[in-house]
Amino acid sequence: MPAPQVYPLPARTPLPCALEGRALLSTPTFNKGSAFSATERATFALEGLLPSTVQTLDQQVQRAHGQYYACGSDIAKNAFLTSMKEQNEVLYYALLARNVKEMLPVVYTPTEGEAIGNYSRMFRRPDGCFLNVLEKEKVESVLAEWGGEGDVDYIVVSDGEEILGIGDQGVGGIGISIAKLVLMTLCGGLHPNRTTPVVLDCGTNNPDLLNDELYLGLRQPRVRGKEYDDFVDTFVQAVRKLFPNATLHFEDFGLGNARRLLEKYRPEMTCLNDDIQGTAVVTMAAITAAAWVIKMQVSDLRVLVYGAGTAGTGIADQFRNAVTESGKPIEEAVSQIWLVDKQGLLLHSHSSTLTPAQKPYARADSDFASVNTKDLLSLVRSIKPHVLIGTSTHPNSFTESIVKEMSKHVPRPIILPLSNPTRLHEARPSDVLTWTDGKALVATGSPFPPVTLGKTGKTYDIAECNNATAFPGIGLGTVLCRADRISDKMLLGAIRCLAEHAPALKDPDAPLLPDVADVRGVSKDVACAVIRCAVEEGLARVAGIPEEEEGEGGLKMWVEMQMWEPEYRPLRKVRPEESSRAARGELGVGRRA
Ligand SMILES: NC(=O)c1ccc[n+]([C@@H]2O[C@H](COP(=O)([O-])OP(=O)(O)OC[C@H]3O[C@@H](n4cnc5c(N)ncnc54)[C@H](O)[C@@H]3O)[C@@H](O)[C@H]2O)c1
Ligand SMILES: O=C(O)C[C@H](O)C(=O)O
Ligand SMILES: [Mn+2]
Repeated sequence: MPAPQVYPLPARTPLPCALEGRALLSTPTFNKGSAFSATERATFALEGLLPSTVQTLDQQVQRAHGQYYACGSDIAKNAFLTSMKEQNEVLYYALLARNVKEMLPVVYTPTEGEAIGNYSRMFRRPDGCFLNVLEKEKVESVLAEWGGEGDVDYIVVSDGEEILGIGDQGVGGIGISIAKLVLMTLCGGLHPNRTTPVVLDCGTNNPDLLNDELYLGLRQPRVRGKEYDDFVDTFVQAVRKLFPNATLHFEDFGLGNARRLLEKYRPEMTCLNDDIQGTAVVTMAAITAAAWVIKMQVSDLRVLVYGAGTAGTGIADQFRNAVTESGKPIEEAVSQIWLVDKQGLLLHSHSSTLTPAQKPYARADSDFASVNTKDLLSLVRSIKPHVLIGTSTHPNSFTESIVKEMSKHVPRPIILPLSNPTRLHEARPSDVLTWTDGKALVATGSPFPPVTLGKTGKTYDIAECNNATAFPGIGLGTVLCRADRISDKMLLGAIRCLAEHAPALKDPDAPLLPDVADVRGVSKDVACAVIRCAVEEGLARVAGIPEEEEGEGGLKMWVEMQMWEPEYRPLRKVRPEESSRAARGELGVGRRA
């Protein structure tokens, strides 16, 4: 028997709708604006509320694109797109889908960082779910407003403490939850109304926000310790109770909480921390592709991670897992990884100040007695890494001398400055490529334009090494197979799949990762890889998942058929005998609609 589909109806079937008139025009899930047909205008009391011409979605996209261009700055474009999302969801996603490369940097990194920094100033209409640490008892009832069991597939939650590299943004953290979910729909094909963005407002330690009279969040220092843990646990348990099928995605939590929470909840539910695991998956895919280019085994590479926080230690762990998978013992895998943080190379003598995630990688002081372990250049000279990763938020720290030192020891240094937003990158790709005469294999956390080298005239496209390439596929896979949890094997499957999509496999000077414009297709394949692993490990709760990969009735088609597309569906008036619950079930949307 074929597997039941999580999204039971194909996208193009009529959409039941109980709204009419102006209420319908103000509901982004149903609103079609000038695209409402004559029949719909008559049926849904819209006559006289719209100009007479009925437009196509393409015409609307054309108009919206013109309005987008008229915005003077990226932040104005971001605000324009936010208001479009609040008006007409299909048009919003259709506009993005047709212009992914152009608009992703506006709705996501780096511009979304600026929008989050100005959240309380730019605020117009609330979007998302706001949970307040002082009102723990209301968590479940507030969340229940987002639907019943079966209505929510994916939740992104942030407590706003470490947004990108810009630190504590308090309640503005809702912006990163929303932005990640936009990608989940755009690239991962999840139904926008079956996702929920959440911010856990626990106060803020950002003095600018505390002193801003227009700040919209809780104006008090961050709640810590037991009270914080109880609040997070109340939220997580409410999610498990109300939405037992949902994948919970943690985003931009602070260094003291991110990994702790992941380790606490990972064994018992379907959750991931994107900064730890999403980042590690995409970075390992880039490293895997680079290893193919330089004709080395991943398991033989030496990796130096600069910035050993949430993302840096996540990458270190994933690299260690990849090396041990190849058969090497764990001690040997760990010995190929060097972590550097504010105090320099992490050493045994630092052990009282190291985080639990850093500790396993600390080095014997005696091995570095003759090296200035606080100086990255000296470390590169001594360690001779094949791979240099930046997750430090320390801009321009990969200097010309460091990069040139690295290329003395390895023919094609793999250099990954990943700190977002753009201004925090450890190096700019144009510099790295110039300093190495195009030899470096570079990928960056934020998008960069192609680089043409003056000497040779050769142009290099720059791979974007952002977890945006990883989490939509992982999320889609876990949602569709109703995975019990997210295992290491599933992450390794995602890495392999992503690496296989690297343009560098065909041309050694091409990017190490697929283009963001292709992420929707790539996410489908990543989802298939994740589902395969889940089935093998007995972690898929959906029975009868297709065994064949390709063709009619194959896994790829099963996944693709369930991916939401931004297309108008004809509206069908909800009949009085249909309960709103039944209508929602058929529609596959939460209570928000
Ligand atoms: N490209 C991606 O997909 C991606 C994913 C996650 C995080 N990031 C970026 O990585 C950066 C770090 O994020 P995080 O979540 O790990 O933050 P974090 O605060 O957990 O970690 C940052 C680490 O860098 C260290 N650090 C700060 N200044 C340093 C310096 N001068 N020298 C060495 N180490 C220094 C800090 O002590 C900390 O351990 C951010 O800019 C974030 O945007 C990128
Ligand atoms: O949000 C991003 O652009 C990637 C990553 O999650 C980050 O925190 O920088
Ligand atoms: Mn993040």
